Amino acid sequence: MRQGQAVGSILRGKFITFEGIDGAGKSTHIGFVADFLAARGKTVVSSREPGGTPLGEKLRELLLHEKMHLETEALLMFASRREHIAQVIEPGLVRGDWVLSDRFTDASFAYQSGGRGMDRGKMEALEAWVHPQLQPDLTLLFDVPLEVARERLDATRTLDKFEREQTEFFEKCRGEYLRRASQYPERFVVIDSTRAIPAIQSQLSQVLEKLL
Ligand SMILES: Nc1ncnc2c1ncn2[C@@H]1O[C@H](COP(=O)(O)OP(=O)(O)O)[C@@H](O)[C@H]1O
Ligand SMILES: Cc1cn([C@H]2C[C@H](O)[C@@H](COP(=O)(O)OP(=O)(O)O)O2)c(=O)[nH]c1=O
Repeated sequence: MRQGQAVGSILRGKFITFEGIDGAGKSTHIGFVADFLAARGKTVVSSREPGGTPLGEKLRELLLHEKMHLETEALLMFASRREHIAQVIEPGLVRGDWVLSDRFTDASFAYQSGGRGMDRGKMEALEAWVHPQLQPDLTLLFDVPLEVARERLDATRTLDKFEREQTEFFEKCRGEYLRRASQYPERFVVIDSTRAIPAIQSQLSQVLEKLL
């Protein structure tokens, strides 16, 4: 698996993904990371999945609001991802930009395999097919107990299809995220997201300094 270079041409930038169950704090910290990197002279591209391209955003609408077969859901997540890699991630990395993505393939493992129970072998086959060499240089996993995430979500927004799932679903998502983190310790940093925002930002600064 690539970390750093390859994929046909030289990828000079860095790819950082933000993961965690809904309400864990990803969106809160993406802006901070983007500003931190921009202040150090990096060109930053911030994006998200599902979505990140015009086609991907249309798929996102369907994914967040329509009921569908589990494997259809997984395939559409990867269709959105394929387009995102082609249109945004690889061109950005080739230019030397730092590409930040609010979720990537670890979310499919967490939600479709962990949460919904799709066969992990099929998920691994999709990952190997859609991005055989590309992997994030850094994955920030914002980790919180379910109750904390739920409390934060309830306070702020109208819930989509995934966010309306029950506690047991999110327990399984969180478990699968933590399993992926122990499988790929070289790229994952698990952030204790129960702490106050300034404490988390201080840890993020230290982690990012090492990547510069
Ligand atoms: N460390 C934190 N302490 C307290 N509240 C937080 C913290 N991180 C995020 N929040 C709040 O929790 C809510 C959900 O955070 P958000 O970043 O949108 O989560 P996510 O993008 O992971 O779903 C927001 O209202 C945000 O302001
Ligand atoms: C990328 C991805 C997201 N998802 C889900 C997780 C989220 O509940 C939802 C949308 O993600 P997200 O952008 O984090 O939602 P929000 O903008 O409300 O914070 O899509 C999957 O189930 N599989 C995937 O592969």
